[in-house]
Amino acid sequence: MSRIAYFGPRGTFTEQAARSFGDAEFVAVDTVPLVLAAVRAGEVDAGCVPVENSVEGAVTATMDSLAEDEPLYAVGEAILPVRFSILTRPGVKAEDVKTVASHPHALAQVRYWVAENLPNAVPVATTSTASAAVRVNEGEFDAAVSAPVAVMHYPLHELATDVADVDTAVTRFLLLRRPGHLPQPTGRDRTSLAVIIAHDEPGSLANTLSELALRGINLTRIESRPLRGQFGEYRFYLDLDGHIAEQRVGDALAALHRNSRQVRFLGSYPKADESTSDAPARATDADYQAAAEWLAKVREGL
Ligand SMILES: O=C(O)C(=O)Cc1ccccc1
Repeated sequence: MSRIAYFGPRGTFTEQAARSFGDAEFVAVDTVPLVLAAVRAGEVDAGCVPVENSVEGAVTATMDSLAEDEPLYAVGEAILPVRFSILTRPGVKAEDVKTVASHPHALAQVRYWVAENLPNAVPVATTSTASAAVRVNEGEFDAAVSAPVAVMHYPLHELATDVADVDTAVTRFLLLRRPGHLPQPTGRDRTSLAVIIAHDEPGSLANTLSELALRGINLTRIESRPLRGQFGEYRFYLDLDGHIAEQRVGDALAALHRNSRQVRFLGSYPKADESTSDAPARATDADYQAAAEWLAKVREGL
């Protein structure tokens, strides 16, 4: 049975996401970098980590490691709705809560609720939502902002459930493997890249995006992160519809490789939402094939 490491301990949102990929032996690991290190070291077959949240944005520990450390490729994604339970030791009332602990992304998603309902509480960052529950159970903090499943693992009381400042918040998770396991195209795929474009050249970002637009490729996400140590220089993370096995996507990536300082492929994998990644008219593999056949003939002087 395959072994999947997830950002734990038990009872995180990431555990739920990891379990959505099917049956496996699941191994809880305390931080995102340690999950990715376990995959790189071959201690597990795959690792599941959060990558972005619809309210708070990128999970930078994931993005930085995928772009900078030994390559790993995404082979799947999961998108989970995120609503929280507020857990305390039994008997603790809202007015007694002086510290409310959680992962920074979770604290950011209940800021207004906490201000209104736990007026005496100071927020404290922990490595994960479940580690906050562990530390509340140990008496270190008064309340944890946790995934609803956490109450099954720790003997805590639900002070409130279904808590979220934004009702529709979701988090996207990636399943990552060492290179060599490219999933087959499904027609509903996403490709992720990290690109360092030419620095200080007018239009270089526009040129990069044009390579995608010209081939009818739908960009679903673009984010920049600073290149550490080089102030004013950035790496762009791109998510686009389509699979690297498709002509238009392969062609676009080859063009980015020619025109950029660095392109790192981060994976082509099935999308978790219902949308398709169909090529638009005149950009299907059949269109590319027909054009290549025409060119070959012309070049032969026919
Ligand atoms: O700490 C967790 O439970 C995680 O899996 C990370 C996280 C934190 C907040 C919202 C979604 C995921």
